[in-house]
Amino acid sequence: MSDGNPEVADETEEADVDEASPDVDEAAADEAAADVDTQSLEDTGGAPAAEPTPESRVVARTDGLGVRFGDVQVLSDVDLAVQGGAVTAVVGANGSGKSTLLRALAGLLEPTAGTVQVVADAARPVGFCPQDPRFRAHFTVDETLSFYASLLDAAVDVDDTLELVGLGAVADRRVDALSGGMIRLLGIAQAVLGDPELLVLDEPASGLDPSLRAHIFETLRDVAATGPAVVVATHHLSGAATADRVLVLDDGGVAADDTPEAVMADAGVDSLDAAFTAIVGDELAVRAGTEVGE
Ligand SMILES: Nc1ncnc2c1ncn2[C@@H]1O[C@H](COP(=O)(O)OP(=O)(O)OP(=O)(O)O)[C@@H](O)[C@H]1O
Repeated sequence: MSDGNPEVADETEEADVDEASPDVDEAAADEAAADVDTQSLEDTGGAPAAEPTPESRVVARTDGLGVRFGDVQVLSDVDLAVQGGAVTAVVGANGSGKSTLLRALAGLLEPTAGTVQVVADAARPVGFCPQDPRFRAHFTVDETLSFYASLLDAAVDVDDTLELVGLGAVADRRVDALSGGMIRLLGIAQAVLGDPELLVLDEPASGLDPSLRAHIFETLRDVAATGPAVVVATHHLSGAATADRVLVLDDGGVAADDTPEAVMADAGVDSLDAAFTAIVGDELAVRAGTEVGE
């Protein structure tokens, strides 16, 4: 639990303005909506399109996605098709570009190359939970979520959402009295509000105890089963192993993109931990991107 240190509370409030303020989240949804290509994402190249099943519905796609910060190339030529009704786990070493990819998918970051397309036929196209969610310190959990709900053009049951993430018992507690894990759960609750078509979560299980972590991955599977595409960056490979697909980022690109079973089989191992090491290596260093000329 937080120690109620006013400095912490102040920092939280200040950061709220810059980072996870409702404005930022709204911007994510708006930008993502603006990115929507009116073309079908099921482009078949002229052939008659088969009726998409929930499993085959592409909700987000990247084509030749590249992101460069100054002279550091972080992602290059990333081609992805993110399916509705499925959880896609994005894994990779520290600095491999997971957050960068997620922010580009959510419309929070303009790619320096390629395109991102997201379908937008839901009241809320994109829900995003940042790696370090922050909220106004003096709001209660219920007030925080109700505030986000009031920004949505959709009927939302705040109590149901709090129960979904396991925060029902602390609905009346102030944000500055929440533990780190509870704040993360509040971030997840904020992201799932309004049933977004694309749900993007950056390390939602980080800092949670094993049972809550398992609950979060289970909840994400339940949410995906109702239709949306769920994309989750994580370092918890046991959680990633429960996803429908695992995307391994390495060297600025996609090193593997398949079912967990296929990723393990291709690597000739029987755990996702071992597959990760086989694909990414066990170098004890962060990935710093590739230096390129300006
Ligand atoms: N705004 C920025 N300006 C410059 N470099 C950036 C910026 N954002 C990210 N980077 C760099 O991009 C690379 C990828 O960062 P990113 O946060 O996407 O990695 P990650 O895989 O999410 O890492 P982690 O697992 O440690 O959270 C890193 O080398 C990081 O330093």
